[in-house]
Order: sequence, then C-alpha cells, then structure tokens
Amino acid sequence: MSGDGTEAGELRVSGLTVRFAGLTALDGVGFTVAPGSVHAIIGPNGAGKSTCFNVLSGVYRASEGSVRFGGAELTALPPHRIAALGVARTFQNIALSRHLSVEDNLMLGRHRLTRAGFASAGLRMPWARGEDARHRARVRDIAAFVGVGEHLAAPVGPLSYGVRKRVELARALAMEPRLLLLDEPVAGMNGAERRRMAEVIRRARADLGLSVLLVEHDMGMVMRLADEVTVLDFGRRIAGGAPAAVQRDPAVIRAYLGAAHAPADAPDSEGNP
Ligand SMILES: Nc1ncnc2c1ncn2[C@@H]1O[C@H](COP(=O)(O)OP(=O)(O)OP(=O)(O)O)[C@@H](O)[C@H]1O
Repeated sequence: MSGDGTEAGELRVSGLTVRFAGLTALDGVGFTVAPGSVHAIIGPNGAGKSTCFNVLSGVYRASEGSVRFGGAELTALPPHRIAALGVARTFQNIALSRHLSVEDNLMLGRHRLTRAGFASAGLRMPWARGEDARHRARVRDIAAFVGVGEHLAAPVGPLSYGVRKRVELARALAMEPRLLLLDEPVAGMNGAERRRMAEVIRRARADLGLSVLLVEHDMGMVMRLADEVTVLDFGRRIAGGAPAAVQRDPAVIRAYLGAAHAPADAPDSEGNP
C-alpha cells in the first residue's frame, strides 16, 4: 500500500470530469485497474473512451477528479513524466516512424531509459557503446516476445498492418512499463491477426506481470481477455464488473451492445468462439 491507500501498481480513477467548451466528454467517471489485471473500457462512439486515455497519458487535462498510480497523482503531470512512472500507451492510429527500422523504433521507445542519449552515443563514448548494446539486446528480446523479431532490420512503413500494430505494442513494452494503455489494439485487423495480438496481450500480463487497460470495440476480444469491464455512455460510467455480468446488464445492452450481443457467447468478428 502506498501512502494514499492505493496498492502498488494499482490505477485508481475517481470523479474524472473533462469539459470542452460546452461539452462534458467525461462526467465523474471512476474505476480501478487492479495490479496485474486486464481492464477494458467499452462504450459507443463519442462515449469518452479516448478522452479518458488522453487524460491518463497526460495529453488532456482533467477539469475535475483524480487519477492515482503507484502513489502519484497523474492529472497534474505532462506525458513524459507519466511515462517515466511506468505508464506506456499505444494509439488508435499507429504512431511509429515509418522510415526507421523496427529496431530503431523500439530504441526510441527506450530513450528515456538510456543514460547516454543520442548525442553521446553519436560521440562513440565507450560507456555509451556498452549501454547501447545492452539496450539493443533487450529490444531484440522484446521484438521476439511480440513475434516481430524477424522484422528487426526492416523499415516499418512497408510491413503489414497487423505486424505494425505489434511493433507499436513492442515499442510500448520497450519503455518497461507497469501499466499498458492500449487504444483499440485489434481495430482493422483480420481474425488471425486479432488472435495473435490477443495472445501477446495475455502473455504481457502473465509473463511480464503488467496491468493492461484497453479500449476496444471487438466484444469477443474484450470478453476473452478482460478481467473487468467499465462501460461509458455519454461520458458517464453506466456499468462495470466482470465481462459476463456487464454483457447481461440491460443498461449496457440498451446503450451499446444491442440485442445481437446478448447473451454472451462472445464470438469474435469472424464468428470464432
Ligand atoms: N479535443 C476535443 N475538443 C472538443 N471535443 C472533444 C475533444 N476530444 C473529444 N471531444 C468530444 O468528446 C466526446 C467524447 O469523445 P471521445 O473521442 O473521447 O469518445 P470515444 O468514446 O473515444 O469515441 P470513439 O469510439 O468514436 O473513439 C465527443 O463528443 C467528442 O466529440
């Protein structure tokens, strides 16, 4: 337990409100991501999911409320300070440097962990070379972990969409986070790519002990991966709990899932159970 009552590695969001001019995008939202768990945020378009991620990663400022992680209040911090506390993020639209190799994109993800930085590495200081080699070894391990090891030397641009999404996840992992924020990790993927990504996320939790908070519209994926689900609608939290219970909740069915998704057999987008 830290001084504020949150468990180490726990993310606790309370009373989170974000207003843009006349619009309340988030209205008093609260939820907790338990350490080492997978927590999904779902809800219809415009419900406030991305806004929530943007506050958690320091891109947007909260109008009211609190986000605590590992004893720190995140709402007052800029993105790089939040990242330094162990919170890494991927984006709805892939945000990688297309002309750089997979390896160099992952090294960029690691930059805050390097003592040398790129200037002294460029000066070829012996200690900087040693540090560079250690980081490159770790980057190779991470690339293998997400299944992109064979593409390390390739520029990112021409790689398939599914591979680029996994490279983006690898870059987040290269930051050695404790909490991963994944914004629609399987959007636009085919069934095989989705299953592969789901497996990587499952292993990130099981093997690396990370907590994962994800926004995702693929309900099959959410039901199979998440320990807990928070449902937003018009900026409010309308339900939360275990996936099966949330999927049966009449308010959730009304607002988001519709009759087609209830009750839960949780097929994925290609009808696979
Ligand atoms: N920077 C901004 N300025 C003004 N309004 C914004 C801004 N960002 C989001 N909004 C508004 O806040 C509301 C919530 O948007 P948000 O993108 O968080 O929803 P979402 O649940 O992520 O939707 P989607 O599933 O379509 O990505 C929407 O009405 C949106 O138009």
